[in-house]
Amino acid sequence: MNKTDELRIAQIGFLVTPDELSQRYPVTEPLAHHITHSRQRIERILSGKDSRLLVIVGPCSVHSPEAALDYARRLKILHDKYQDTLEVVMRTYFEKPRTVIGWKGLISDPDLNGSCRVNKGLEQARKFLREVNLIGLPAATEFLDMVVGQYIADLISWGAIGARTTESQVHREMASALSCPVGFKNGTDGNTRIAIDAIRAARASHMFLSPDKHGKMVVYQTSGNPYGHIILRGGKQPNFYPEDIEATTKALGTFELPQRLVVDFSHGNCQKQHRRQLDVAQNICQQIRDGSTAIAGVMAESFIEPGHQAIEPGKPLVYGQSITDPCLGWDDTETLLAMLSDAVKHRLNNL
Ligand SMILES: O=C[C@H](O)[C@H](O)COP(=O)(O)O
Ligand SMILES: C=C(OP(=O)(O)O)C(=O)O
Repeated sequence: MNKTDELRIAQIGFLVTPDELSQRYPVTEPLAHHITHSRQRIERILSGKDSRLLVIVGPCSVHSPEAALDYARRLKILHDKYQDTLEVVMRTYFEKPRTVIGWKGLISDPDLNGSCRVNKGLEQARKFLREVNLIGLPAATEFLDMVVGQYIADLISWGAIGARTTESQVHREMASALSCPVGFKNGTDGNTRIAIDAIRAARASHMFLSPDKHGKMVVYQTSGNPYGHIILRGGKQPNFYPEDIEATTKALGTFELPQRLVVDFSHGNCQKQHRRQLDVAQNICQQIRDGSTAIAGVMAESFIEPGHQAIEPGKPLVYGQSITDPCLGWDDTETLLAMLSDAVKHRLNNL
């Protein structure tokens, strides 16, 4: 018989189920306590009940769990040091949306060579996330694939929908189901309206189709996520200036949404020049000092070594340096968090 589907499938492989992986790497009672309380602290900041600043910081992507855990241990020291002013959450990004093509993250290609050993990638990501939470840090990630969340979402305290997918209906449906607060980036061209529409869509109840934890196809009805918020990441132009923040809060107000937002120092706001994140941070610190109550959180891309590197066959990678977007190095990260904490101290003293 003439086959009429799967004509362009080169290979099919079996995947471990989410349930099997979570039995291997369980969320124990102390971990569940840490994650639940981290999410609640983030929710309080987003709803303006806590005037500290949410700071989502870490590598653009995790490619070496060893180096990223080294980073996590350093970050935990700063997390504790600044806990009166900052809620520090580590970026633990395993899925990368590409403008065209490129390495798509640890889950799809853990060996960084196109071999795409997804079972290994899923296991490494879950194991790594467990370790980050055991260190005592809350974890943040971007949810890109519609199924991957089933393997890791119980270990995530803050989620993002990226600039390339904020307008997508299925991503909004997924966000409406997630148990953590979810930030929506503005579009890559700078369109903020799509993120506001996404917040509104994700607050509603939806039906969506997905495999369950045992790999069986089910239809979920969601109850809606009340903790959606916009992330200003810049576009053709940066959008972190006071006038951008004012325009965005006004638009949020039109829809009776909380007038609180997150500013991404990286991406379109630093035009992918990593040290410019510090300039953006300086501007945001001034806005906080000047009394802005709209800035609930910030995001920065940082790792151990500054900049980024290309994957070249046969050439060893520099330890602790990004293989996707350029990141601030560790010294600049320390400076950044000290700066943010100082500005927030000022805001707290003036309440
Ligand atoms: O944050 C990461 C990148 O900005 C995003 O994945 C797009 O990367 P690319 O333009 O290099 O594909
Ligand atoms: C891909 C990312 O950002 P954006 O969606 O804003 O490009 C990211 O934060 O890793």
